Amino acid sequence: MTASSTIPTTRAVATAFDLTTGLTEDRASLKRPLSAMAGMYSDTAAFDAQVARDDVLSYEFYDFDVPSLETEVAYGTSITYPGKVGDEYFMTKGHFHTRLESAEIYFCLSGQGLMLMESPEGDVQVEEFRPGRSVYVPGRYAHRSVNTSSDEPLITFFAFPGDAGHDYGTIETKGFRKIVVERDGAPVLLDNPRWGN
Ligand SMILES: O=P(O)(O)OC[C@H]1O[C@H](O)[C@H](O)[C@@H](O)[C@@H]1O
Ligand SMILES: [Fe+2]
Repeated sequence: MTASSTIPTTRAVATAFDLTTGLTEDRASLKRPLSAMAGMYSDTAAFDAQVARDDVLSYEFYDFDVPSLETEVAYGTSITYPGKVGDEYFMTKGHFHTRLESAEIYFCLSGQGLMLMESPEGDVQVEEFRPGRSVYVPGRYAHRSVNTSSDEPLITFFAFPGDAGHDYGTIETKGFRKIVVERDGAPVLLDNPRWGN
């Protein structure tokens, strides 16, 4: 996703975005329909049925400038829509950074949800997203945003080192160790029954 270049960005960049929706008309977003999440949700039958019925937009995000040098800062907004596959809330794919040690900062603009994080050694950390709350994702932790609201999109602003890169491979093959599902109207964290498979 990040364009690689050895030429630093030398011009100032400004992007106006809506503080509630995270949307901007200045750029095009990258869109992830539910079908782009094949293999990510634990209830595969519910996933297949839902994609066949209506392949809704599950999340989208903007990279406001895509710098790619270690001295630069990549940033943008991310919009995860409300919804569930079976009992499991809509979420982003999630990734490690290619340069594993790279950290990332998120700031929740609206909605509610969780940031699910795990290290390669299996340490799991979870932080709550609510408006006005920032979440620091430490280096070495894979991270996934989960929208736990029944009706509101989860909107975050994020920033990370320009050369961090996105490594999806591990998550695509093994998944996260935990899943976030609804039980009696509230989110709970469960062991992912399909982890590692
Ligand atoms: O890359 P995904 O796991 O699909 O998540 C989508 C996007 O979400 C976040 O906002 C990150 O900061 C972006 O770098 C990321 O690409
Ligand atoms: Fe990231």
